[in-house]
Amino acid sequence: MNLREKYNIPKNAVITIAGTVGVGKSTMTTALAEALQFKTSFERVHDNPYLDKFYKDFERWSFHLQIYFLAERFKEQKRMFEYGGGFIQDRSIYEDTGIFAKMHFDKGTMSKVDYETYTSLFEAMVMTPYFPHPDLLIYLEGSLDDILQRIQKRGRSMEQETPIDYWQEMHGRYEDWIGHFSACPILRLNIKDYDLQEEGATIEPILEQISRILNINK
Ligand SMILES: Nc1ncnc2c1ncn2[C@@H]1O[C@H](COP(=O)(O)OP(=O)(O)O)[C@@H](O)[C@H]1O
Ligand SMILES: Nc1ncnc2c1ncn2[C@H]1C[C@H](O)[C@@H](COP(=O)(O)O)O1
Repeated sequence: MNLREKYNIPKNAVITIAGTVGVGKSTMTTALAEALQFKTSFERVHDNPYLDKFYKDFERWSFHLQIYFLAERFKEQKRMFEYGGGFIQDRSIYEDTGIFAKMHFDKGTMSKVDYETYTSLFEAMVMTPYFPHPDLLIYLEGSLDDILQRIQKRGRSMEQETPIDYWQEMHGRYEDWIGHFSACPILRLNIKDYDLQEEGATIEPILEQISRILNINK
């Protein structure tokens, strides 16, 4: 019996991983997909045509970048459901508007008209009865210090050159955002409570928690 069967996790489940930059979403995506023999849906960072420019000039590029992410994630959402599920997704579509676009609007690095255009498009595409929401959102959380260390360790220069205030603001906003999130069930995991990179680490306690939530919500 494989781990998916052992924990009675439906083979068509779609699980999305949320959390601030550097918290460990991609690492969790890879580990869960491997354990469950699921497919993955990763964010495109290296070939994103706006991301580098955005970090150099938020005001100039924030609208372009949000439209790009919305298009990419919407296509991914469609792909996952066309396949019939069985996916782990690295970052949810909900964070684009609830965290990033809102933060840039509030901070004055996205204009009101751009923000309104973006949110009306997002709502028309995503907040409709036709949009297939994931079965579970796993929310990864941790202390700002631990997350900053991980951003340093990963070493993307555009992120390292960004002032700490940016990460601090984002970190604070996530707590409020998850407190109001209701599009699908949530599993909260604190990075202090697991370590997927430790020698001999097991993901089974996490599978057990996923199973409990998915089977309650059947
Ligand atoms: N459990 C862990 N312990 C220590 N470092 C970790 C752990 N999980 C991830 N990391 C490291 O933290 C950095 C960011 O992880 P990543 O999965 O890329 O985050 P995200 O996708 O959320 O931005 C990477 O260098 C990764 O190797
Ligand atoms: N919607 C977004 N707006 C601005 N920046 C974003 C958005 N989504 C992702 N990003 C950035 C943040 C990171 O620099 C990279 C990848 O995110 P990660 O959390 O490391 O997977 O893209």
